[in-house]
Amino acid sequence: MNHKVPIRIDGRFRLGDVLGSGSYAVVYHARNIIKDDAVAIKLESITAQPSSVQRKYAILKRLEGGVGIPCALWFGRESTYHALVLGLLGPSLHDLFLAHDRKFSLHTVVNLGIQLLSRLEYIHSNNYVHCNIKPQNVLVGLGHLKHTAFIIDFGIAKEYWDTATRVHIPFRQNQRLTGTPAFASINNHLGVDLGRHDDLESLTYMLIYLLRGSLPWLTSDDEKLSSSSILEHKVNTTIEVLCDGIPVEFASVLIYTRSLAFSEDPDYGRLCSLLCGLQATLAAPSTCSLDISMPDNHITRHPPISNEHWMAEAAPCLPDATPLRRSTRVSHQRAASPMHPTALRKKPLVAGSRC
Ligand SMILES: Nc1ncnc2c1ncn2[C@@H]1O[C@H](COP(=O)(O)OP(=O)(O)OP(=O)(O)O)[C@@H](O)[C@H]1O
Repeated sequence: MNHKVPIRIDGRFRLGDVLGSGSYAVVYHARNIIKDDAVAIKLESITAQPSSVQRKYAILKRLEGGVGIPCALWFGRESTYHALVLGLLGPSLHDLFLAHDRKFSLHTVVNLGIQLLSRLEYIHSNNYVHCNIKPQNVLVGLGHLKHTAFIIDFGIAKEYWDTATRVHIPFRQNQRLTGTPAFASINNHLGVDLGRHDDLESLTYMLIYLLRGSLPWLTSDDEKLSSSSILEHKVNTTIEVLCDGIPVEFASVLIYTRSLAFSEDPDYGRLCSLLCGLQATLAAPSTCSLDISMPDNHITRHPPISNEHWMAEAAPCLPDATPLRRSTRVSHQRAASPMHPTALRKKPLVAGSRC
């Protein structure tokens, strides 16, 4: 069922262009006419029951205040839609990756890794597992937050309780994979209940993907492979092959995350130390700032919204950096140890970004 999309939400947010869409909702650029600032608004038909947008709002409120957590400004009903008003963010890593010819510099990937480890530690410390870490779900901020990576889309996030507080059922009732096969942990493919280590495993696949430009279980022409064939490739690809030609630290992180049990507390500080150790060897300045932006010739995702648009009667209908260093290659012996022994400096992680 298609409904006319309202031109204003809660009387104060004027709807603009579409920024993106997911399975249930469409995200619009909008303007707060009272404060004169830009926001993003997610609209979902009220026929969606239960409302995924309402659930996302509740989770964002629980995580409110964390660095790199989108700001949830308002949730309510407008006409025949549930509306979630969010702080406006910039492009996703996916958009940026495509705009940069499918490769990020080592410096960028390491910085992303350090920031996102910190985000996951924060989310996990609030008893949530994200369950869908992938380049489409990481957005960079705008303006003074342009060096901050934000994690979005808590649509399939689940509450995490360890076995001390709850009897742990090892297999999900619905054993189908949750999230995105390319970046899913092996446990996820197997239908095992997801824990904090699964987010870390997905993050590691994502970092390797951004560094190498692809993953061995993806085809070059973006052909959609079945989840079972991705699983088969994933299990049959050795870590040595997966991390061939990239610094050994990524193999160490993956070996460690795969070795964690469901209720084991991940040592985020150790993982972060590994990446910080690697960062210190790079020629680029030792800072966690992200040096990725849309190339100048790229069409901006957030075009200014024209007056004509605001005057329109109704909006359209909703349809139902540094070169890769090859010096520190993965060697068989080093990849075999869970952690690179030279990089085990412990650093406490604070909530949100450490940099
Ligand atoms: N705060 C934001 N600022 C700018 N763009 C955003 C924002 N939130 C989401 N987007 C854009 O909208 C797209 C869809 O967002 P999202 O994945 O959260 O939608 P969804 O319908 O809730 O997704 P799903 O169906 O996967 O749960 C994103 O890929 C992103 O491009």
